[in-house]
Amino acid sequence: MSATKEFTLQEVASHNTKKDLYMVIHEKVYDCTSFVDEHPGGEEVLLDVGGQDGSEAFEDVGHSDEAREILDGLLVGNVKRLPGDPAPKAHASTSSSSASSSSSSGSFGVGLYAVILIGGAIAYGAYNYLQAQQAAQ
Ligand code: HEM
Repeated sequence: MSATKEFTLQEVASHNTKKDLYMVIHEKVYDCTSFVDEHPGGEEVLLDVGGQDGSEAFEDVGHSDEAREILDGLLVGNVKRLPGDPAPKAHASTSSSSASSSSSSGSFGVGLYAVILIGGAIAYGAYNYLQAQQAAQ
C-alpha cells in the first residue's frame, strides 16, 4: 500500500460517485468505493460526504475502533493543501461539545441540590413556626 501519494482537494472532489468514492478524514484520503455497500450506517451518508472532508461526520457518529481499523485499510494517501484551500476541519468539536454537555448536567445537579436544600429549610422554618404558635396558645 502506498500511503505516500498526495491528493489535492480538487482531485479528491472528482471521486464523488458510488463507483468511485474518496473522502478526506483527518487530513488523510480514503477510497471508500469497496465499502459503500457494506457500511452499517448505509450508503447515503457516505455518498453525502463523497469527495469531501468527512472528518466531522465520521467523528460525530462516535465510530468504534473496528470502524477505524476498516478506515486504515481504505487509506490511499494524504491531502495536499494548496494555497487558498479551506483549512482542515477542527477535531475539537466532539471534545468541546461533550465538555459543555457535561458541565451543563453538572450545573443542573447543583441546581437540584439548591432546590432541595431551600425547600427543606422552608419546611423546617414552617414547622418551627407552627410549633411556636401552638406553644403560645
Ligand atoms: C470510510 C469511512 C467510514 C467507515 C469505515 C465506517 C464504518 C462504520 C462501521 C464499522 C459502523 C458500525 C458501528 C461501528 O463499528 O462504529 C458504522 C456505523 C455508522 N456509520 Fe460509519 N463509517 C464511515 C463513515 C461514516 C460517515 C462519513 C458517516 C456520516 C454520518 C457515517 C455514519 C454512520 C452511522 C450513522 C452509523 C450507525 C449505524 C447504526 O448503528 O445503525 N459513517 N460505520
